[in-house]
Amino acid sequence: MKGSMICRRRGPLQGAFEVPGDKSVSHRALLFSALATSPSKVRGLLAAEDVGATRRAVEALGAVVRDEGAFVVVEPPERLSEPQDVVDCGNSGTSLRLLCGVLAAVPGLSVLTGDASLRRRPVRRVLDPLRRMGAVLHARDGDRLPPVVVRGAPLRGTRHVLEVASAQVKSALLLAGLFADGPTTVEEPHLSRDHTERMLRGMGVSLAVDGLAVTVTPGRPRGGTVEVPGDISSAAFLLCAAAALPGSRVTARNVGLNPSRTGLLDVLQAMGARVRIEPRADEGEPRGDVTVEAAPLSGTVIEGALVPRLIDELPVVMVMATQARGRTVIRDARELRVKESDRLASMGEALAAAGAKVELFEDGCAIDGPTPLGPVAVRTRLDHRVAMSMAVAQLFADGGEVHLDDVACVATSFPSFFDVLDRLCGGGR
Ligand SMILES: O=C(O)C1=C[C@@H](OP(=O)(O)O)[C@@H](O)[C@H](O)C1
Ligand SMILES: C=C(OP(=O)(O)O)C(=O)O
Repeated sequence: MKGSMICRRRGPLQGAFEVPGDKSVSHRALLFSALATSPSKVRGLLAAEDVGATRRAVEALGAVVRDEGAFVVVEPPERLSEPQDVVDCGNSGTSLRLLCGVLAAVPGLSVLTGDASLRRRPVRRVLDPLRRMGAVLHARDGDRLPPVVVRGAPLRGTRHVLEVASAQVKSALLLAGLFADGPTTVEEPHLSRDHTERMLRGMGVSLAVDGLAVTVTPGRPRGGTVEVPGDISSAAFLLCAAAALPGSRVTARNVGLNPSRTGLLDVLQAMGARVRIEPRADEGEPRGDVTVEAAPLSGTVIEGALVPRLIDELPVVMVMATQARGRTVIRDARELRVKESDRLASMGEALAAAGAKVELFEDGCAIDGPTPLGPVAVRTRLDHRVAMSMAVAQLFADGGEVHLDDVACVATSFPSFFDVLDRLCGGGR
């Protein structure tokens, strides 16, 4: 999957599908296993570029990672060691930020970098609180941007109050807390995804949750088996397409249903889509099957505590909103501006060029619909979610084509996306 693509599919979408493993859970499974006192087995690990970056990073720190049938086995080293070379996190913000927390405690010098997109994404949000724990880190452009240089140092247990709900920052600090001299607490303004808390606890770490505050006691996790559910953020493209394309009905099987990630299901219901959720027995993370059937949609308001629960789904929600009657308003989503691209700008520009009625705010947007979309040429800007969202937008272009200038980025999180979409569209392009 390289270079440009002309999309000319037709709906409706019909059928059942599985999506690859959850990206957030996959990163954590590799990284936490690398810190553990005994080997771990991971089933359902996402095979995509972002997780590949975390895999190479933990190998550079001394872990051995092997594919063994349906499992990926991680053998942790006695102690993590100074990487011999610069650690390239590619396009992955999660890899870079979580690694800052771990490397802060690894003796020696580490350098973290990434692709052109990642090198434009802010890191001060992890540097400043880690420094309060005694960590020694530096970054480019006045400590704002990667590459990041880290020199391992003794860390102090510290209480942090975050201004932004960010699971990456929370996780980086909790990981640093595992190596500190006393408990570390992280309090956030709204709950961000809590995979770190659940997995560390499952691996025997002493961790207490009190409302929006999480406290970790220093110590090493023990290895175990991690079951990775399908990624609801990947399923979102197909669920949103099905909700808005008349005659569609799709089922996403075995997707993660962690409540800190299911904001999209609330929004689909609020907009009028028919949604059926069938939970399966939990294996670490909650999971189940989700069926979405098209229905006339109406606009909704997305703000406050809901936003972190669907932050990565907002680009495709913007597409869906163009097909809903009335106004959809997204607020409190300034974070979209510092993802793989400025997603408010990328999506606002692409949808407006396709004929949508979009008004952008500093922290969100308003979209009035329904509007038929027209053909458009899209710059995907190294942003997988922009590429996949605009491939969905093409389904509403009434036979018109959407030109994506670069779809290689889809391999970041969902390499089989176009195959799954083709199949649900009846194989028709
Ligand atoms: O912790 C994680 O796995 C992630 C947290 C979110 O980022 P922030 O922590 O910056 O909100 C999300 O957008 C990203 O895709 C994955
Ligand atoms: C923001 C994302 O990931 P990351 O921050 O890990 O690059 C994403 O996958 O949408």
